[in-house]
Amino acid sequence: MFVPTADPVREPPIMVVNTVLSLLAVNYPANKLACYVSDDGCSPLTYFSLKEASKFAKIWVPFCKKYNLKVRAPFRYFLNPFAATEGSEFSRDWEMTKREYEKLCRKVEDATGDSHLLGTDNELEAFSNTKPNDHSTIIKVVWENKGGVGDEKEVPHIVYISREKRPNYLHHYKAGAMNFLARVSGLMTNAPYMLNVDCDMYANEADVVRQAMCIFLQKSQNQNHCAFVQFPQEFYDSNTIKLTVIKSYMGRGIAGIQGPINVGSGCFHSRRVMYGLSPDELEDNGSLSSVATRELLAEDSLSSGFGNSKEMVTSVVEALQRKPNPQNILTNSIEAAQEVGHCDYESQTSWGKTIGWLYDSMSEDMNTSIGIHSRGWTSSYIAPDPPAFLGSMPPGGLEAMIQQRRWATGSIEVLFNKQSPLLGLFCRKLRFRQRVAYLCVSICVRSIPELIYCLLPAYCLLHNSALFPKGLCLGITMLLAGMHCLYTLWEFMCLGHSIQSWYVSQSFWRIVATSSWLFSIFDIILKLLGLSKNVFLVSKKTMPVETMSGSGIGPSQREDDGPNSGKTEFDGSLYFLPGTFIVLVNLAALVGVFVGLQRSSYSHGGGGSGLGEACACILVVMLFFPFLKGLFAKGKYGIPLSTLSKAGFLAVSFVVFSVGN
Ligand SMILES: O=c1ccn([C@@H]2O[C@H](COP(=O)(O)OP(=O)(O)O[C@H]3O[C@H](CO)[C@@H](O)[C@H](O)[C@H]3O)[C@@H](O)[C@H]2O)c(=O)[nH]1
Ligand SMILES: [Mn+2]
Repeated sequence: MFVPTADPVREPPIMVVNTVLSLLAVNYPANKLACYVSDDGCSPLTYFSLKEASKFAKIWVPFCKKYNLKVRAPFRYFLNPFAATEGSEFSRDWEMTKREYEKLCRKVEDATGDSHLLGTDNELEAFSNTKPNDHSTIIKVVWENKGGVGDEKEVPHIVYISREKRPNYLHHYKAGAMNFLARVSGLMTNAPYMLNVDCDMYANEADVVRQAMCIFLQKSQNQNHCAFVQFPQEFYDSNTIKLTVIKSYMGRGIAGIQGPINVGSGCFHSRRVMYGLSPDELEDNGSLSSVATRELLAEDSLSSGFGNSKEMVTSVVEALQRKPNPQNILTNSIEAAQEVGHCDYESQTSWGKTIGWLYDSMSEDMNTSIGIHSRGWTSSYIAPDPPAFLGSMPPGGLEAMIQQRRWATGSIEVLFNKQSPLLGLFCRKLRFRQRVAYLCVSICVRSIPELIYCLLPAYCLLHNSALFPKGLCLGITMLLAGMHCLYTLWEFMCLGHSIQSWYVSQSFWRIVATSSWLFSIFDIILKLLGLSKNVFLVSKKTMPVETMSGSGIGPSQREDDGPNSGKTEFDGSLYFLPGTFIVLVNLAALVGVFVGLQRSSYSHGGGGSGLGEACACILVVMLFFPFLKGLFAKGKYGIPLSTLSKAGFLAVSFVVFSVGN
């Protein structure tokens, strides 16, 4: 079980340990599980929190199993009201566990404020004089399960790792961390399946591992080889209806072709597949074919593929041959694990190219997914109710824009890298419809036409030219546009969402398309010109405030939390420039009509603009309504003067250009 984290400020350690605790407590023999936490932030606080959590785990895990709890992330569990008779055994256990959890929270909180409280342990020595981007590899076995048998009270292994980082070295962000996790876990426990969750995505279903194993074991009986089992990403905070709807239709549809796309979290991978195996290298019973044995297990190809560590190569051979793992003593592997964490361990190897999580895109999840499907594997989708994993999502505003920009940059990179679904025309193993599905998902390049469509009505109105065709063509256009609107609305309503949430979602996608997605195109151009490198900025994650008296509902899924809630926060960042510009231009065009700046004939007969163009302008303004509100609001909800003046300058230029043309 892999949990990557990268920044103790944007990803609070108490959240990371909640995810870890939820994984440690799943219904599965503890001696068959291990939890590895990769810390790209190299933070002593994260390590300290994990160590404290490992102590609490010895109370938490037995408590969860004894009472067969449904929710096994403590923060979430204690949001629910206490429901038992006073004085019962359960109530005593509950009180004690809650007290211990509160103690854990307090310790982490205190240590956050005061680094002296982290302790003067020798153990923390490894963190002295380190910087997040400049330090050597740190490997700590936080807790080793020596029980041997799958006792209910046992806690699985917990290992903290932080790979070496040096300035001037490419670290490949999450994908690099995942590959290091794969190597260290290969050396220490070498389990045939690996679960990957983002550090905020706690397990919300205690049987999740069993569910995934069912699929793997069932699929290995037939030719329909399953490379990974993906659970949908669901969120406990903010308004994610717009994503849920896409997932419900597109996600499930794609799952029916060659299998769901890997979304980076909530995914169980087969280790052998991540080590580059293809289905045609297997016999019917799942063992390596004789050709594959000869080719894959040749010593030269192993060390050029997996790197120079002998221990690593041995563990890879064992994994590929599906040899059962003897129970190792974890601490014996620390030295070998340090070696595979060196900055240059991967150079001249196939890590990130054909092995492990692939590097040539910011969206390592989709990229890796295409690599796997292109080899002919299928994948499986399970969407249990309640969801198997729940995480945090930026609520909107700047954070959402940054995340969308990263996703868009990543998906454009996928379009143009060497295993692009565009080139996939020649790869028969990536099925045609699956390829189309990948193309649909990476459709962010449509930001340019979207921007043009947002400006065209204003241009036509100012220039006094007609936007819409006439006669039959107009009818057909209106019919198609109307059908599309009604269809998307119907999709929302079928899932029980309101018309308002449909409108909020339409507005969100227009805003994102004309800012984040647009900027991602610039990112790619700058990268191609060698002028800048893309950076993975970790999304800020929040945990709901604990209300012990809570109603049990927890954080609400309010529909008005989106960009149209009137709560959009603005700052001077460039992300808000395109939206402000679009609103100003459209307002200027509308005002122009009313004050008679141009000789609008209000008829299509004259070939000039008219009511249709004015309505289109109003529609655009409505879609960018948060910006309209921002023009008049004050404080953080108002658009700052710097953005306003830049947008104003652009808008005036646009008006002059349109009128004068
Ligand atoms: O240098 C890095 C950067 C990120 N992460 C981890 O990667 C995960 C995902 O990062 P997050 O900021 O939460 O990104 P999201 O946009 O929310 O994540 C989605 O999109 C990413 C690709 O853009 C995928 O990697 C994720 O799995 C997917 O959930 C987190 O656990 C981070 O700690 C690292 O370990 N190292
Ligand atoms: Mn996330």
